[in-house]
Amino acid sequence: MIAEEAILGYLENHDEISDSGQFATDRGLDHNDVVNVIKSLHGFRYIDAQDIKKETLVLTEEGKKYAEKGSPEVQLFLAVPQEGSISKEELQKLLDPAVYKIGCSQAAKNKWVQMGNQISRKVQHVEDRVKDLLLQIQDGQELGKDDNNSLKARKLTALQTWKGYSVKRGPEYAPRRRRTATDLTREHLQGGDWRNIEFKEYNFSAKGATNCRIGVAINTSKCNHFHANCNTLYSRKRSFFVLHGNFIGQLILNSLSSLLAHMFILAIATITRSADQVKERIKNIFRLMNFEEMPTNRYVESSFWNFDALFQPQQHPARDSHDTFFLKAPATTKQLPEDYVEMVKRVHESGGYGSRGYGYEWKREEANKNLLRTHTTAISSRMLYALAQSFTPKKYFSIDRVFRNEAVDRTHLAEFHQIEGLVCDRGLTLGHLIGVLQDFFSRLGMDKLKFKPAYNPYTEPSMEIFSYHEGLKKWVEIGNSGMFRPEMLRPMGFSEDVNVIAWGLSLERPTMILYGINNIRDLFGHKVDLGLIKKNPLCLIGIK
Ligand SMILES: N[C@@H](Cc1ccccc1)C(=O)O
Repeated sequence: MIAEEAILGYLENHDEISDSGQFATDRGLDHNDVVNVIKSLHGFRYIDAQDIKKETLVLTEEGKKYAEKGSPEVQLFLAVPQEGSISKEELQKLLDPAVYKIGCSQAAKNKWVQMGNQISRKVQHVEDRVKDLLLQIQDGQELGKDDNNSLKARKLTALQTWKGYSVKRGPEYAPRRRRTATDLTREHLQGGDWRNIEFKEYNFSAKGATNCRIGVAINTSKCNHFHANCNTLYSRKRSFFVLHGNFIGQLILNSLSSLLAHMFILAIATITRSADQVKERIKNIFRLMNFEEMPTNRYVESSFWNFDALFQPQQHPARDSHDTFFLKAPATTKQLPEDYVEMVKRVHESGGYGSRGYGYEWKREEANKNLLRTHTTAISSRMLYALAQSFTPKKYFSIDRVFRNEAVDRTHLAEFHQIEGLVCDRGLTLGHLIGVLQDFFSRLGMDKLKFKPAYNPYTEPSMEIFSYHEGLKKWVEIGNSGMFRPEMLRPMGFSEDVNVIAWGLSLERPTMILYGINNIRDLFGHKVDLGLIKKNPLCLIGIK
């Protein structure tokens, strides 16, 4: 709340927040909180936010050690007695091996010590300039070019990419968030404040449990006992009628005219059924192509299956909280297959199977973190691990919801559906992948496809898939694909001759292309365009 008030309040008198990081620091706010508020306000169009990226200089692990304990040359100098000398062996015992080695060469270069079998001081006093410089960097101060270069050459500093936003007032800007209501109550009507209240958008993604038909909700008004979403959908519908046609609203509210209520039930039921039908259509395409459906029954996944098993390094930007929703409770997973975890750790750290790995220290704590799965490839990694335990050729698919901490705009949502397909067999090639994709998309009515080389941590080669959008008159990226890397497959237990070709795409993008929709928010979330939905219920394809 504090961050939200600060941002909206500031924009009341200023045109722009040029740097969210500086804004947060000046007010003692946590930048992550500020970023989350920016994303949310941007989604509701209170503000317009533009990404900014900056390279900042930070200390490496080695740099941090010297900032605390002093540079190796000074540590070495101080270990040499003021008078007389010390033998190499003795000195070596006093210091950490790396400090000794670097200290010797730097102290000799600075002409501070006389090297030989015996080492002695050449000067009385030295200053730890390296430590001072490192502390200045930690303090956020700028250094001169020469100093920067020398610290960089010694690998004591490194550039880190920092992500933030610049922010301006958006089309729906207001100095405070408007009060929103889910239900239109008798009090609103009596007091007349229904005129000023903003009602929350319809939640078309709400779907009751199978024992809770919308009809039941409307006829009994008791659906909240079964499923809160149904109740919400019901009350939103009421609000809609009142706001969009006072007369009809009065009818429904006062007498609950059963005729109108039933017409509405029918309309909603048709829309929901059509959505399921279209999803079913895609499932059928997969089934006709002999693919089996993978179980998609979890939104919460561990970082391990979502990232580590896929050979995605632990420092990868997708794994930071600006991109991924991490869980607060339960924050970590309890169960991972220990032997396999060990193999994954090894391949990240030092490679194997012809790979050099990433050469960093892999941390179990990172892998244990729970998150909302960011792609359905997390499901594929679990399935493939199980398949590797007793291999037979398989074709799998899944269609379900995934989550990314994205700023919502015309082509991005924070929550969307992914379709994923994979084929696991001996001797597969990129040609097979292209063939399968062309077959799949042409069955969907999309023949205009283009492929572009891409990079994914888990596939090599990788290809982005583009399809032509007639409405936008341009090529739109609809998916991503590739051949899973040996670094992913071999630790699972697959033999060298087994390949996996795979692709993932959002359900919403092809839908936009097929139905000529220009703004993804017309489909889901933000402003649902009822006209569009009425005209073409099939466009609800992406909504459960
Ligand atoms: N997981 C990728 C899609 C993908 C799946 C399988 C192979 C390659 C890419 C994504 O989310 O964009």
